[in-house]
Amino acid sequence: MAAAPRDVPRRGLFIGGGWREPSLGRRLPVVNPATETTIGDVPAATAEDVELAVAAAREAFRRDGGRHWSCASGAVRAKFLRAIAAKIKEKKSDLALLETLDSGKPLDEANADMDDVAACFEYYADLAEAFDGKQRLPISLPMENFKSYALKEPIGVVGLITPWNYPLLMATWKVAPALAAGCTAVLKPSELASLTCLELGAICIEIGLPPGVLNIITGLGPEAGAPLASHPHVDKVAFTGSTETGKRVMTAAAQMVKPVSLELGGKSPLIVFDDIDNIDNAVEWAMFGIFANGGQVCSATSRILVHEKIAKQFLDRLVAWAKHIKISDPLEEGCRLGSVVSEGQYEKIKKFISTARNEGATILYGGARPQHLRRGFFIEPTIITDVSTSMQIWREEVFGPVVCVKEFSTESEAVELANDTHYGLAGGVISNDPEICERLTKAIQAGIIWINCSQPCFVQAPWGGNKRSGFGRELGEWGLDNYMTVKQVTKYCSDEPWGWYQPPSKL
Ligand SMILES: NC(=O)c1ccc[n+]([C@@H]2O[C@H](COP(=O)([O-])OP(=O)(O)OC[C@H]3O[C@@H](n4cnc5c(N)ncnc54)[C@H](O)[C@@H]3O)[C@@H](O)[C@H]2O)c1
Ligand SMILES: C[N+](C)(C)CCCC=O
Repeated sequence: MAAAPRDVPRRGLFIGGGWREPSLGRRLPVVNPATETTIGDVPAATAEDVELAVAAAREAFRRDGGRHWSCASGAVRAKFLRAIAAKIKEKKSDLALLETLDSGKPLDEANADMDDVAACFEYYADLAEAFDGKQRLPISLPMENFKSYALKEPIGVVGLITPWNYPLLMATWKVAPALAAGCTAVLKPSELASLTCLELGAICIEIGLPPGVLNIITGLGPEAGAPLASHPHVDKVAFTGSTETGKRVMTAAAQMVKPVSLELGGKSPLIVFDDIDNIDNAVEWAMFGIFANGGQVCSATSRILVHEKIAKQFLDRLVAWAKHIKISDPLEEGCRLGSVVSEGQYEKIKKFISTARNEGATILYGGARPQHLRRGFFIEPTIITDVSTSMQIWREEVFGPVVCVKEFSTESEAVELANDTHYGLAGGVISNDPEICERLTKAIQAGIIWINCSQPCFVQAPWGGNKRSGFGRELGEWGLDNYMTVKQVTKYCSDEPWGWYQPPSKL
């Protein structure tokens, strides 16, 4: 049974531990993409609000000399992170429902996202605690009259700018490590899906997070994101989104030599070899790699390369499985493909499909609105063949349930095709031969390699890309380092004079 939609809470901007109306009083409508109805609105922050949010974060960073947050022990911060995780678990079904209403993703996926959100806060609570014991580790030096150690310190006030595809999860991948590190933060979620991020503000109030430690400002990219990225009192910007916006963020930050980390787009390959025992297992991973979350996944394996010997069989099975996907209102039980996030995204995906057709590719399956769904931004799972490497569908990120499939005959051809992209986020290999898997793990130019699967993601393991997919790593211990700066501390431990200069005459 579908869950009954609830009222969408009306929230302000979350600044300094409380709600504030946006300075210009403007709000943005929230549209449920599965029904095309307006279900609420969110505040539209502008530069004036960014000013207030950054000031609140700065004040929280310095309050009482940092004793209560930035210089407090990791154990102190861990308590707050665990309290947030507990609240996420308690409110899981409400949050998942809001996420689905806001983004169109199947409710089962939104529920899994909330589990991941809670797990991420818990994981960084553990790291914050463990961190206390790892500080000031001595560095071995070649001179015994000096002692040295490295002190890791929070980088300061951080600006966190996030996308709409996993709204609360992508925010959490930044908020949890930033807070664990002792930073204070201003989060700017995507204007296309901000509801659950605002609910995180409500949770911060409930658990008594010190005011200003986390501030959440919703609004448009150029109006709220741009002033945050260029703000002189923001010490670092962590951005997830498109490569085009990533370039703008990096340009703005460069003016102040401000560090950035960028998690950007992808056009990841999945290479299927002919030595596999079970073609359906491969097909299911291929499906998960492109149709989960409606293909709106940065790491989606949107280019399948299949060995020519099994290509026909693989494609037949892929189409058969794709026909079986339940496409429905995302609140319906068993839904596996909901709507895409917005009308704009829907139109963009349809344009990609028509351009592929016009360029000579074959739409083997899908490519249109499902006939049984008259409203909502739904697109069938779409499989495209007869693709050449100059086509747009091969080169550009669609961010929808659209996969292109190409055959290869040799391993080296597969590697060349896999790397024939400006992106470098992820890649997958499906083969029974461990040596092939090992060789391709090294040969594929990407930050994440999946072997005999696609898309599994664990908070303990590093996440991020190369090439135009960005740089820096989230998750795991690498995620914490994103929000730390390293200070070298060196002490002279001898009573002897240094002896470089001659002392002045005592006469
Ligand atoms: N690598 C990853 O881990 C990862 C994860 C999720 C999504 N993504 C990528 O995100 C993209 C989809 O997300 P999107 O459409 O929300 O991306 P987007 O670039 O349009 O927006 C991302 C965020 O940037 C803000 N923004 C827009 N213009 C800005 C500006 N001038 N200055 C500062 N901020 C600005 C937006 O408001 C939003 O909050 C895809 O390309 C996808 O691959 C990457
Ligand atoms: C691994 N997940 C959960 C699919 C998240 C991917 C993040 C990028 O879109």
